[in-house]
Amino acid sequence: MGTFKIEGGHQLKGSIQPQGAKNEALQILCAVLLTPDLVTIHNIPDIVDVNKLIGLLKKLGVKVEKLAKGSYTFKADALNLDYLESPQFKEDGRGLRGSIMIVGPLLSRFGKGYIPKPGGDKIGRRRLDTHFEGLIKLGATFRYNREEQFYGVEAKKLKGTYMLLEEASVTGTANIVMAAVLADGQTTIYNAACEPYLQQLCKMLNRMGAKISGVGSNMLIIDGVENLGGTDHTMLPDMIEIGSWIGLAAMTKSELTITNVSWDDLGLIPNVFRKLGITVEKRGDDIHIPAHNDGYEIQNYIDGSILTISDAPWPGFTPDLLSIILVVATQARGSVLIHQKMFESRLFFVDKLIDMGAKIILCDPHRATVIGHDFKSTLKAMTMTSPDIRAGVSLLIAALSAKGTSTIQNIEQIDRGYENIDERLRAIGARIERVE
Ligand SMILES: CC(=O)N[C@H]1[C@@H](OP(=O)(O)OP(=O)(O)OC[C@H]2O[C@@H](n3ccc(=O)[nH]c3=O)[C@H](O)[C@@H]2O)O[C@H](CO)[C@@H](O)[C@@H]1O
Ligand SMILES: C=C(OP(=O)(O)O)C(=O)O
Repeated sequence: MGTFKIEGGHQLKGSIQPQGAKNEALQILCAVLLTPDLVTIHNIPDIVDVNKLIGLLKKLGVKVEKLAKGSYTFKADALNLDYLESPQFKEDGRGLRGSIMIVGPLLSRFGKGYIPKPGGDKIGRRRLDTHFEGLIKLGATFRYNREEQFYGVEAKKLKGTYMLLEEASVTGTANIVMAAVLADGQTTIYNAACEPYLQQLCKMLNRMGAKISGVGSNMLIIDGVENLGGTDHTMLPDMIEIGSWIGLAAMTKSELTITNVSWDDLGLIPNVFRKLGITVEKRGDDIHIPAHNDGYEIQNYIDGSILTISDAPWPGFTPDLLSIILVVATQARGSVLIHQKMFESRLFFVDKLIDMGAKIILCDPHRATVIGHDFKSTLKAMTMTSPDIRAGVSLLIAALSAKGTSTIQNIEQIDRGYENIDERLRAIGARIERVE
């Protein structure tokens, strides 16, 4: 189990370039299965989940070549579909959440898609019903082996149809889109998720020859085509990393510039941090956070009532940043209610922040009230374990703001989604060591 040792209480300074987006990468990599032609992808983050997926694609027979750091070519012209029925696949597929998105492309191009219950963060129930209900609507037959938790769909040829998704599932929409692009006729997906990741996927598929309209909205209309060709694609910067660095800057009173953030794709993220009283300056395509030496003050609503920050499907505020918002609020001036609507086990990490001296009331599994210290009391250094990727980074931010030396165990969770985080943080002055 890897561990970070962190000496907190120091201001950081400098600029940091966000990595390519993890959750976009997982969709885009699965899309290479849709064509026998060459697909070139740039700005792929070097993180555990992405590398696991690339490893899985290789075992499926995809030819992968590294061109440079973050740039690879993929060619899925001779796949080894027997791998899908091997014990090894059952192990590999479980290793991450993103593997679920190989099902749609395999089903539409080869007539069958299998997957063991995928992994990812243990942050509450994470059902796959939306994925499979959509694929069944397109004409697939569905099997589920409860004992092995193994899912399978098969179809000779998918047929376009109208569907209204029960929920705007991100990976579910990606899976259904990748199935529908090669189906016969027209598919309409209403209540589709529309995150920038999905917009990027749809734009890439259109460059490959797909006919998708409504990109960026919650109604996608897809006219099926016979086949798709190769393309070049560049990943957006990771908006969750960008939000993490905004929080880090505020909480450590540091002046930081986050470079090339693709402002137009950040949605509500800058404004939600502003509601906590943090100055988020737009400088060209960079974000500049000045040192908050006098702290930051949470804004109330117009009527004076306490601010609530909650998650919602895009263009609402992403659930993946609520843990960061929560930790940053522990040093704000004022109080805020954090409402994590989507996941039921994502707030339990607050017990560690409470042990560090933060004033938080966990009202129920979905809601926590934070009463900020306004830096009048610093958090205490601690030994803690990272329960999931975003809680892990939140604890890391707390440790960097705390006085003394903290230890964070189980940092594999953080490495799952943040590239070389210790080295990049050291470059802006953080005192962090990987000790195992
Ligand atoms: C690999 C990947 O891309 N993972 C992301 C993806 O996961 P993933 O695609 O697995 O998440 P989903 O969008 O399917 O759903 C997330 C959770 O929100 C609930 N839900 C969803 C939509 C809705 O309208 N109402 C609702 O309650 C679902 O029941 C589920 O519990 O999207 C999540 C939601 O942004 C992010 O946290 C994950 O980081
Ligand atoms: C929940 C997350 O990831 P995953 O869906 O891969 O578990 C995340 O990126 O915050």
